[in-house]
Amino acid sequence: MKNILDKIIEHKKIEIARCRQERTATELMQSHGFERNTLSLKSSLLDISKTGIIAEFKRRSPSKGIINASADVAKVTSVYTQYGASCLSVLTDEQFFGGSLEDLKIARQHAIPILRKDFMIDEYQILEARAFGADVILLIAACLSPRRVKELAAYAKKLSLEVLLEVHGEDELAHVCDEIDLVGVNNRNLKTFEVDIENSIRLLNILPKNKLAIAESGIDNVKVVKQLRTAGFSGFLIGENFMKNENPGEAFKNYVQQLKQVENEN
Ligand SMILES: O=C(O)c1ccccc1NCC(=O)[C@H](O)[C@H](O)COP(=O)(O)O
Repeated sequence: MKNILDKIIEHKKIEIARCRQERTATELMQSHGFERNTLSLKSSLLDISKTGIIAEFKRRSPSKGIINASADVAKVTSVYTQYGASCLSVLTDEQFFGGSLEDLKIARQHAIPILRKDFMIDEYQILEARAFGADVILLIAACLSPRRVKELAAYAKKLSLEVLLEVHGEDELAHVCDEIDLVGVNNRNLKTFEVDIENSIRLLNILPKNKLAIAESGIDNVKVVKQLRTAGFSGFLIGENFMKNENPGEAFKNYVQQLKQVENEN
């Protein structure tokens, strides 16, 4: 039986074919997005005046259904940026997450690194990411062979984009290659939706030491961020915990305040 990841990838292939008909690769390369200099997520995560949080904008998800249908991408990402996010993560998948490249373009008005959060399987999507204002792309090991990760990551680097490789288990560490900038450990099993923060802690010691480590998914309590940072993680990808509130920006602002408090405690 097909799992959700299989279904997403199956749909992605159809979507990419449709998008190619609507906008050619050459047209993407000639767009204004290609004229801007990209921002570095790695540098932003090393900037200690920021929180290390990669704050996500997503309206719905396969595991949770509708999270926040009416959230305004411009307003939410503005508050995320103002109150210390190290990066924005913008879901661009429409079918399963209710996002769009238009959301990415709107978020681009802020001077902060942006991750295009999607299911990247084709060079064409990397061109789209660059054209619509992303600085970083996500490659999910569970969707790609190690060879394909290397090819797509090399292509992204040629376009001055950084690459975050997402793994869930130790078997996927074989996908890490020189072209990858950061490794994210997803606490959510994308096939079963089970979330376990211990997954990040468990994998940390065997992650390559020359790549910044990001903990992803299921992070709510600020004490978990403190625990993960102390353990060695440099970034924390958090979506639902903010987006499930009527005012996600306000939720982010309060969270950052609480995080500062717990991180100042011994
Ligand atoms: O969230 C899902 O249901 C999901 C299902 C299938 C593939 C990916 C999925 N989520 C993407 C993510 O990994 C999260 O949006 C991201 O890590 C933030 O997680 P959270 O803080 O738990 O919203």
